[in-house]
Amino acid sequence: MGSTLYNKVFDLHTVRDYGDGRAQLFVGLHLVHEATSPQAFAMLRERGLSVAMRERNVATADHVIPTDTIARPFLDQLGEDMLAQLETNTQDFGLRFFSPTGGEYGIVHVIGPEQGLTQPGMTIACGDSHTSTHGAFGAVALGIGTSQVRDVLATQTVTMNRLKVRRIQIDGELASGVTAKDVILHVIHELGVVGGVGYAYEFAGTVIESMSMDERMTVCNMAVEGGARCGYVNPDETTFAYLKGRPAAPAGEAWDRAVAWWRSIASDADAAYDDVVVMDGGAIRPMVTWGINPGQAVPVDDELPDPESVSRDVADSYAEAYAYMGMKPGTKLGDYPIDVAFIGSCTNGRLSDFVEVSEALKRSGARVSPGVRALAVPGSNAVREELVRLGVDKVLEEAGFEFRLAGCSMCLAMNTDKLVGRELAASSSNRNFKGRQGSPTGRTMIMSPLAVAAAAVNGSVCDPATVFGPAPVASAS
Ligand SMILES: CC(C)[C@H](C(=O)O)[C@@H](O)C(=O)O
Ligand code: SF4
Repeated sequence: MGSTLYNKVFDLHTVRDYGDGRAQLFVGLHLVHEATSPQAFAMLRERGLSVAMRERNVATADHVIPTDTIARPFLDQLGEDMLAQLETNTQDFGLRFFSPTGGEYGIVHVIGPEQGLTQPGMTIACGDSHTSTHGAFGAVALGIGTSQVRDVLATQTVTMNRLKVRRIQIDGELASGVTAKDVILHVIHELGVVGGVGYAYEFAGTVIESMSMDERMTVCNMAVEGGARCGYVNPDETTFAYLKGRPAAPAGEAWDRAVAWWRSIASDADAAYDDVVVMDGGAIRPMVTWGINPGQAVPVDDELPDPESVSRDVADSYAEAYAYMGMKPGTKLGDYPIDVAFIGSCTNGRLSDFVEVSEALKRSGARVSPGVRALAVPGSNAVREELVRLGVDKVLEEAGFEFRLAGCSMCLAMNTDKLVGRELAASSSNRNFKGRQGSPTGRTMIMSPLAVAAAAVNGSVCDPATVFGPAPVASAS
């Protein structure tokens, strides 16, 4: 019986097996950001420790970066302090820092892949739950807490439980206009927000295999929203083509050796899984969340679910969600006008996300509805520069979007981009928790970037096809 990528990578990186399901794992790449690292560095200082393997640690600033100007000092004092600390810490401990002034900065889960730092077969850790994103390359990528950030800095290892592996096989072909975001919202809706607890999710099947790397990253990014600590896709030609020529990717003879090794760590055809779930990709429709966790989602034109039709526990969570969102069972999301449209985040702030939206806007000549504030926030400065080179910034601005500087922006609002009061947002991010976008009463609906753009134009949620027409065959996303 063969093995899975997860178990192969776990075994190959085990430095010590505690014999109780836990192992001390070598961490190939540690990504550091300003929000979860200050205390970890402070703990190193307290104990007089240095960073064990500096070259395997890379830092960036993303959560607190303003998206209107990065002139210092930032207006937001907390953000200014956090960035200043990261500057001092990376300098004192000798770590590479993709700084806002250096031009290579961006959301940690966007720049790792962009730089070619994220590679198949690696163990990757970061003090951030959406580290699962990097699994799109066939890495075992784990979100860790601040005390583990300290451990990795000091030892380049981290203690982890071995997870079970669930293969989520999505067969068939997506219908026109259905995106990677809809796929993962569908998976979470089907399996639940805690359904993946204790598991690594292996995403497979023809739908996943035919996705671009940007799309695979969208899927793996939200594995953690389904409860799985990590999600991954077995590396293939799409993975290799993406990595080739990236700054940190192997080159020359080392490239060929790397590709051979990357192929070898993919799950074997006869691998044993702890669980297998098969889904029909053709049945997936554009999905939008209506509630306060990412599993509370419906196909875009469906009526909101009836609490009477579900179990008592679920009905209670529905009641809480309906009260918070100010929505009613039996209505449709299109009945509720939106105030804000946000395209960005580590889920959907990549080049193809904005290109797809700009093509749809150009094709239709559609404009943002008056009264809707629409933000387009690239996931990294490199994405931003490429969008400017392609003229996408102009298309977005002419349609009524604010085209802003790179960062996490309104995904979590640890900066000046925030909802106000009870504003309702259509958002391409990954979390719709209460107060998530900066206002304690603000409301978030998660959807694909295309659906956000359609909602911005329409003034309320709708099937993107009604605004933009059917998606052209070549522009899959
Ligand atoms: C700030 C950080 C710890 C957090 C995370 O872990 O995901 C953030 O990125 C988020 O998206 O909520
Ligand atoms: S974009 Fe959002 S989800 Fe991603 S790291 Fe930033 S705050 Fe977290």
